[in-house]
Amino acid sequence: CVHGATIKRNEVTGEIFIARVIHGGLADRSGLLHAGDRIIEVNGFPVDGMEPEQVIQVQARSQGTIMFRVIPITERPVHNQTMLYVRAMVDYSPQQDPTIPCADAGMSFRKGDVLEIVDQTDVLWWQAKKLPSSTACAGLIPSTSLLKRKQREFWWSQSYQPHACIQTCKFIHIIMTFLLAGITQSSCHTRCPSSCYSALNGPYEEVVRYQRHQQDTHRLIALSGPSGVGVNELRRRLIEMNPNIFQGPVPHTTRTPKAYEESGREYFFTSREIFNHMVYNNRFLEYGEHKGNLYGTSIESVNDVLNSGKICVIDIEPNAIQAVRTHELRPYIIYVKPPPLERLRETRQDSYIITNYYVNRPFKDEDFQEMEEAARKIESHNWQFFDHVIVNDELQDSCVQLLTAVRKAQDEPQWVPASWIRPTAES
Ligand SMILES: Nc1ncnc2c1ncn2[C@@H]1O[C@H](COP(=O)(O)OP(=O)(O)OP(=O)(O)O)[C@@H](O)[C@H]1O
Repeated sequence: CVHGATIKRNEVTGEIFIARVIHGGLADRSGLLHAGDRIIEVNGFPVDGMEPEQVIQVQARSQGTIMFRVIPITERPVHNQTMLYVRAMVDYSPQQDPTIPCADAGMSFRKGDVLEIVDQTDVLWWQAKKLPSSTACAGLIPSTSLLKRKQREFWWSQSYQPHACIQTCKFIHIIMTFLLAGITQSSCHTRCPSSCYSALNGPYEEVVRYQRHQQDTHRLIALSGPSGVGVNELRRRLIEMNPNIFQGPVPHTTRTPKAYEESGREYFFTSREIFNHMVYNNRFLEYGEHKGNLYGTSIESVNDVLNSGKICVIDIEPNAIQAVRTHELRPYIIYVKPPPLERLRETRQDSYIITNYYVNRPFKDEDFQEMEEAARKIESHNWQFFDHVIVNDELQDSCVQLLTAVRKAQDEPQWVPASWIRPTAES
């Protein structure tokens, strides 16, 4: 890297060229160096035949002004780049990438970061800025095709079988909790092995800034988190705070109604046949079986709430997050994260865990440890899909944070997948 540019040597002729000029760097701001320019001399030293490292040493030794003698490239590439924003679906560290042309010019990012791609001229190495960006200077990141190649190499070096994984993902069974009716689910999750989706999807997801218009339906609010963290408690409190604004969708069930129950109020009571037909047609966000009866939340019941002008609030199993992130639903996903162990112990002293066996009992230390472990797994698979994170420490604080986040989701611009706004053939 030479003052905001990288150089390369033509192995046949030994000539030294500018490989790329880093956006916003010194070379770029000078406007004098361009990718493809041939460097003849640095501060009077002829550089032909030198290794790029030697050229760097020459310029590093010089103090004050650095003089480059160059032969400019005759045909400068035309920059007709359109703005491109992406959300990183993977982590990347240039320091751990031996293939990067210049680690110092590289930019690290974490899954979920929004990146502005400022240069895609090179097929392998793009230039990008992390948003919100404070520096004028861009950094090198691997292009989609390069990162996909790296992912594939990593994928094949793993011990598990990718084909088995893909199969599992297709037939994922998604279950919801039915706390509305005081029922907890029987467990029949088919879990997706680690990194399953990240290898199937691209490493970058194109995003655009989206602002809901006043007359549009509200954005669906989806809460997710490890079991027992307080997803239902928060959802219930939010709805309770203002039932004229917030509402949960009415679930479907195949069980027989109780005397006081009315179809369309507590549940939509349906036959197994209809229920299965809806499953077959992908009309459920989540469904599952409990004590021989089927329960599910339909996309229609979510739309019913949204079309009535209210804000629909659902809770979803972490496994269902990908299934819910569609152009049709456009959810704003809030992750409810457990606080550190000692805070869990303190805040949950008087709380009861709702178990699968109808017995509500005080939390034990194992429950907290399980919760933390589950949170780690959820975060490693889904962090990139979360629009907002609430650490559920003090319940009252969390409720206020939730209310603020929900307002922001409705009234302020957010980054959303570009495919939600201009649908493509696949979405
Ligand atoms: N911040 C908090 N402080 C103290 N207790 C809490 C807090 N948040 C939730 N709880 C309590 O923890 C218990 C579990 O919460 P909740 O039922 O909402 O969990 P959940 O995340 O929906 O889990 P599951 O998906 O297993 O039902 C409840 O008794 C709830 O009142």
